[in-house]
Amino acid sequence: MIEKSYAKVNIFLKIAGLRGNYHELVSRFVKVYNLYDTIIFEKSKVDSFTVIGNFSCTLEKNTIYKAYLEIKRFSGVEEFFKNHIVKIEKNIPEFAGLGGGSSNAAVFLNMVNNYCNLGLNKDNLSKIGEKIGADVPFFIYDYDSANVSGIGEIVEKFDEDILDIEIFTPKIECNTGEIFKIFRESFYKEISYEDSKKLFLQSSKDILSNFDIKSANDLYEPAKSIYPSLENFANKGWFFSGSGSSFFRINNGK
Ligand SMILES: C[C@@](CO)(OP(=O)(O)O)[C@H](O)COP(=O)(O)OP(=O)(O)OC[C@H]1O[C@@H](n2ccc(N)nc2=O)[C@H](O)[C@@H]1O
Ligand SMILES: Nc1ncnc2c1ncn2[C@@H]1O[C@H](COP(=O)(O)OP(=O)(O)O)[C@@H](O)[C@H]1O
Repeated sequence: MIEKSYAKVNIFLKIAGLRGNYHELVSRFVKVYNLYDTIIFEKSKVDSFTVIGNFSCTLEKNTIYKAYLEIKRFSGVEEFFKNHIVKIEKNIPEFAGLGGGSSNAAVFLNMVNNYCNLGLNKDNLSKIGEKIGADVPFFIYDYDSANVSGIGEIVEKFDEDILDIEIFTPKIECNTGEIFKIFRESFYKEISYEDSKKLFLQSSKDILSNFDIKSANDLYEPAKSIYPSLENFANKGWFFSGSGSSFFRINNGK
């Protein structure tokens, strides 16, 4: 059974505070139906956990391997992956602000839960997922749109029409850690609780009709200060996803 591991965009991303070395954020995450990786568990006898796919990182750094290390304690999982390998077709660009690695980890956890009949619920799986990356819980719940807060671990379904999202990813690999660091040093600001509640009530289309690329995403200016060429792609009506480098726009009802 082939599973799709979708990309996400952040319709808006505002920083709400600090939690140790991390930033708390409030953000609308939206699933991108026209951009996904595919994941399949294929029968094959192997001596150790095996992932096959076109990645820029070693197995140890792979979010799927990190997810395996977190879930292998449950009964039957280790045995299962002595008789199956994980095959991924990567289509989501990396370092793109599209959550590719987080999406893969979440879909992997959901698949293992089903294939090995672990009986875990979404909250259990999300608790496991948040150890792997801030965006993993969003992909565990698998909503079309969600209001995300905390460090990504608070995920509330948001009901709105499915959006036709167009993405453009320039060949600039954005370093998320660097961007948060520059934000904290030179661009720090916090959205108020009242303002974040107002944003969470509005549809994604309404929000984007009142925001520009800078006001919609607190990480855009710090990202541009590190990667000035981003400005060449910031065309009217386009917005910036996560820590970048992807730009996106909504095409519904153009
Ligand atoms: C920015 C967001 C928004 O959706 O997504 P992407 O741009 O990656 O798609 C996420 O918060 C990306 O979260 P996550 O995927 O866990 O970030 P990582 O690349 O693992 O984090 C790299 C570094 O960024 C900083 N970081 C990350 C997340 C966060 N909420 N606050 C932070 O300060 C930390 O210093 C962390 O060590
Ligand atoms: N399964 C995976 N898919 C993509 N990138 C991965 C994966 N596992 C680890 N990574 C690493 O995570 C970083 C990019 O993560 P990704 O989620 O694709 O970026 P972003 O969250 O910025 O869209 C790169 O260092 C990449 O090597």
